[in-house]
Amino acid sequence: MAGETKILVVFYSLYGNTAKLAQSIGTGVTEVPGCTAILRRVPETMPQETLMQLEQSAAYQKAQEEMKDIPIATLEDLQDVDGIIFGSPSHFGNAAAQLKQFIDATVPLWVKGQLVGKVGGVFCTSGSLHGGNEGTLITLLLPLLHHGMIIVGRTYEDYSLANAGTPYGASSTSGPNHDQRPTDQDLAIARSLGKRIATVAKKLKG
Ligand SMILES: Cc1cc2nc3c(=O)[nH]c(=O)nc-3n(C[C@H](O)[C@H](O)[C@H](O)COP(=O)(O)O)c2cc1C
Repeated sequence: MAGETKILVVFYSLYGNTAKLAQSIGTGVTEVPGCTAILRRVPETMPQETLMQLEQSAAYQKAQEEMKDIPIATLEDLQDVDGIIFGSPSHFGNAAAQLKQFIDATVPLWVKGQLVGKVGGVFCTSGSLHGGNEGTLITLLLPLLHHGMIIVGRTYEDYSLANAGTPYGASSTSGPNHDQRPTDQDLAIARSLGKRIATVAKKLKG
């Protein structure tokens, strides 16, 4: 892992909103000299029947088309980086099962302490403002602590969090039809979270 500082941004997204935050986080990472962002999606685990219904939705189809070039994450991806930022839509007030399943499959890494000391952060999108965004972010931080990761959130230094985002991680709300994309302010906070995590990871790497 000598040389460049690598930050993995790994997420699940059905309608593309979480993917938009992921991309801004990645941009923030690359703003730190010597830091590289690696974007990955977690595998889809939805039952075929549900997936077939979703595939009728134009919004779903469009989002999947936009994300098709982002590779699917593997456990090896997690090992080879200095920081990991996990993102998910809020599904019933919690992280999507697809991301949780990916995280639950990290037991072999946990047993060997392979994520200990890596810098970690989280991001989330929800349909409504009070629909579970913060709860999802905080819940998503817990497995990172179990892995011994060093958690980094977003600070209030310029008070931009008064209007968007959270101290726990980047966030946005997508509205009842999942089509209200993250605002410029949401994206700016996501970018600064990526930059902050990359800065800390680079310093720790020494
Ligand atoms: C199965 C499911 C459960 C959801 N549960 C919630 C919820 O509890 N609270 C909420 O505000 N939005 C909820 N939503 C809406 C999504 O969180 C929201 O549209 C999100 O921004 C979608 O992100 P994506 O575009 O990355 O898929 C749910 C959506 C789905 C499909």
